[in-house]
Order: sequence, then C-alpha cells, then structure tokens
Amino acid sequence: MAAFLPAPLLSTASSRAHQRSVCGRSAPPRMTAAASPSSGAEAPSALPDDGEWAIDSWRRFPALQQPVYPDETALAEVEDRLSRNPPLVFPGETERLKTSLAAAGRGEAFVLQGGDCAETFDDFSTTSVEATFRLLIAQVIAMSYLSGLPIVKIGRIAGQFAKPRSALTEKTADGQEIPSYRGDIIHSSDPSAEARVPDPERLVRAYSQSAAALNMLRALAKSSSSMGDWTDLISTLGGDAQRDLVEKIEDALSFVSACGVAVEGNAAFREPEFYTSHEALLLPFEQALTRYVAAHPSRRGGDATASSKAWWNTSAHMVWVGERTRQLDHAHVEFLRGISNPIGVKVGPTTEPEYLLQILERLNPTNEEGRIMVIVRMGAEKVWRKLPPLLRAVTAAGKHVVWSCDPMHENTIKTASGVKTRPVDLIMNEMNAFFSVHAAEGTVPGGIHLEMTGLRDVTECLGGGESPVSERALADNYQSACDPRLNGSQALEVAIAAGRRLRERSRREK
Ligand SMILES: O=C[C@H](O)[C@H](O)COP(=O)(O)O
Ligand SMILES: C=C(OP(=O)(O)O)C(=O)O
Repeated sequence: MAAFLPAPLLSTASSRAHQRSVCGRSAPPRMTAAASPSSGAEAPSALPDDGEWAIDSWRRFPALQQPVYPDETALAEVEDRLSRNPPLVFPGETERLKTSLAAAGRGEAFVLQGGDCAETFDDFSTTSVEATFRLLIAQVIAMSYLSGLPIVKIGRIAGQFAKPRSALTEKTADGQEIPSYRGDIIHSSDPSAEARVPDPERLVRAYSQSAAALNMLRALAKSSSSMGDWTDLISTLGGDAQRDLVEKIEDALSFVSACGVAVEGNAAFREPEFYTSHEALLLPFEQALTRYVAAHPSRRGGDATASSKAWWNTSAHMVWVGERTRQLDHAHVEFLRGISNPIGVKVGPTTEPEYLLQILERLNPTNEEGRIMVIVRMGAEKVWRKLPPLLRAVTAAGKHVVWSCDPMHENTIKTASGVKTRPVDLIMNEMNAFFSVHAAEGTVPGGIHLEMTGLRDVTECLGGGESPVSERALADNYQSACDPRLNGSQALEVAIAAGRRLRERSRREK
C-alpha cells in the first residue's frame, strides 16, 4: 500500500499554469524541477534531458483536442489533489492484462472491448454499470463457446469521459454556435455557451464516478450469477435467432457437469477478470493518476526495491491513443510512451505502414508482447485494401501487436434529418472483412472493439437481426451523448458473429 502514496507535491499552481499546452498551440517552455508535479515516492526527477521521458514531458509538445481552462490555477489545484488520491486500478492487475493480451496476440485468446461512447454524469447508475457488465459477460460466454478461446474482457467504462471532436463548434437548435461537446469530464452537454466552459472540478467528479463504477464492477465480478442466468440473458437479448446457440451451450454445460466438472465453482466463472479502458485524451487527468510504483508491492510491509518500480497509469488498466491525437511528435504519444500499461493505437484508413512501424517503435521499443493493441477502424469498404499492407509491414518487422477491429468509427453516417447513426450491416461487414483479411494474410485477429450499451431498447444504430431499428425508430430512444452505440441485442449479435469467425479460424488451423 505504501508504494501508492505520493511524495509531497512540489508544484506551485501559478508556476505551472503558464506552461500548459492547449489545443495545439506552440509547445510551452520546459518545466523546471520545482514546478513539476510528483506522483510517487522516489520517482525519477521530472526534469528530463531533451528526448528523455518524464511524467510531465508531454507538456513540451503540442497537445491536440485539449480544452482551454479559463482558470489554470484551479486546474493545477485539482491536478495536485488528484495526484494524492488512491489509484483507481492496481498495476498488478494491469500487468495481468498484459499477459492476457500477449496470449491474444499469439491467437491463444481473444479480446472483447466494449462500452459507452461517452460515459456521462447524469446517466450513471447501478443499472447502467450492471447492464454493460452483464452484456459483456453474455457476449463472452457465447464467444467462448463458439471459439473455444478464453475471451479477455475490457470495458470502455469507469473513465471513458473525454471525447475528441472533428469540429470546434456546433449549432444549437436555435442556430447559436457554441463550443462542441467534449465529454462530461470537461463541461456539460447542455446546449449553451456557458455550459460549455471547461470546469476543472469535473475531473474530480469523473474520478469519483470511476471509483464508484469500479467498486461496483469488482463486486459484480465477485458475486457470480449462475450459468443459467447468463444463458437466460443470451436468450433475452438474442431472441429466437439465438435459441439454437443457447440450447447448445446448455447441452455443453450438462455434459461437463455429468462428467463431474463443477463449472459454477470454477474460478473463471466465479470471479471473471474484468478490465477497464478509456481514451487517454485529457492529459492533465492522466498525468495526475500516474504513479511510480511496483506492480507487486511487498506484502510484508517493506517497500519494493527501486528496480521493480515503473510508471503506471492507474486511471484504467488499458488506455488508448485516438485517431486524432496519435501524431508521433505530439503530447499524447509522448505521455503514453513512458507508462507501462498496455496501450491501444487507433488506426484509420489513411495510416501508412511506415508510420505504423514508427509509432510501434516509439511506444514499444523493446517489442514487449501484450504492450500494444492496434485498433483498426477503417470502414467496411477500405479495410480490404488498407489493412493488408499494415499486416505485412508489421509481420515483416517482427513486431508483437494485438490486432483489434473497431468496426464502429468509420461507419458513421447521418440520416437526412441529421441524426448520427451506424448501420449494423456495415459494422458486420467491416468485422467480417477484418477476419477475412487476417485469414488471407495468415495473421492473427486478436480482438473487437465496440461502442455498445447493455440497455436493450436503445435505438441508435440502424438494423440488427432480431428486432431491427428503422430510421424512423432512431428518435424513440436515442440516448448517447456522442456517437451511436449498439444496443444489447445488436451487440450480442455482433459478438456471436465474431465467435463464429473465430471458430472457422480454429477449425482451419486444426
Ligand atoms: O467517438 C469518437 C469521436 O469522439 C466522435 O466520433 C467524434 O464525432 P464528431 O466527428 O461528430 O466530432
Ligand atoms: C474517439 C474514438 O475513436 P477514434 O479515435 O477511433 O475516432 C473513440 O473510440 O471514442
């Protein structure tokens, strides 16, 4: 526990305030030792030589998609407060995730990462957390049955609050131009200029909500539901279309228990490992939650040796860098290269092989397995053409990565009436193309990444098998604060389709 206690803060709010980089303006002056925040006892001094990483070295680089706080002193005070708070997740857990991701990279496991596009303060409730957790477990059970593989469960939850946007401003219903909504950790989604002023106290609220969500997720993971509950949930979400699958899972369970194996008592079912993730977008928040600690502090009360310590971001087990902020010489890549967590890198259709190799080298110079997940989001059409050169380059360079498919972000369309939506057909097409391209190239599909909600009756994405959402029905229950999510039934359908593709793959390999 002692290893998580931070050293007394060295920073002064006023000296830090003028040095912050905002919205891609030119890089601020380098911080001085006295001005740099410290996040852990005996942490290396936060005063790097040029090119050396430190917890705050990102502040020397242009940082895109960052809010401009009207009161920088208030922000610095909040950062200091957060840097003294307990971690949200523990590095020992994060290290276990890396081991599982390494297995996914080798084809011995598969990753399901999913959850809200943007968590909000208003929609936070027992129901919302439980719905996402239960959906993920139902998907995992169907996918494990179909694929025969362990499925690594990562929620976009307990921290997915900051949103990058394409436009600086948006129009209100009455035609006023106001700053675009960038997530509840920054400001309110209310459509007024006043509501959109960034408020640093929201970082504290996001931290507290994440802690409460994690508390609930840990409790849910420990208080096992019976297998019957999970197959019931698959039936409820999947309807008639999945009846056959549910029967097969139930038959398999009866067979296993007739053989004397107690599935219910098995640790994998009793306490499923569940990990959290979000986009590491709001860098002051991510820095404040980063600690110089050992992944496995000594249980005998002594401190871990300095050599076993490293920088861990404790805001989530895994964080990713988004399509809009992954420039090699910018702040986000600089921050991420120094932390020990697994890192996701979103790659869109314009990504060139040379760039991908460069960012892999920058973020993972030792080529550690399980460290990097490349999250491909190219669109149903482009993935056929754009993914193969990336797969070939990474294979030829011998780089370890987990290839994941995000079939959501490049398949967004607007209806004639201006509603942002995503057709389930396109999502399925991109995912199927992802599996087919891997099969053709002899590479390993390692995961899928979905924006989804466990709430069954949400109407944000078009189509879906069992009870398709029509364009007209989008207005019935559209709740997302940013991008459209798959509802519970649609998300289960996509997961089952992925499970089937994995099964084909393992049959081919036998
Ligand atoms: O979730 C991802 C992005 O924040 C989102 O797609 C941005 O949407 P925009 O293009 O409407 O700004
Ligand atoms: C912003 C996101 O994605 P991307 O960076 O791929 O657009 C996201 O996943 O929330």
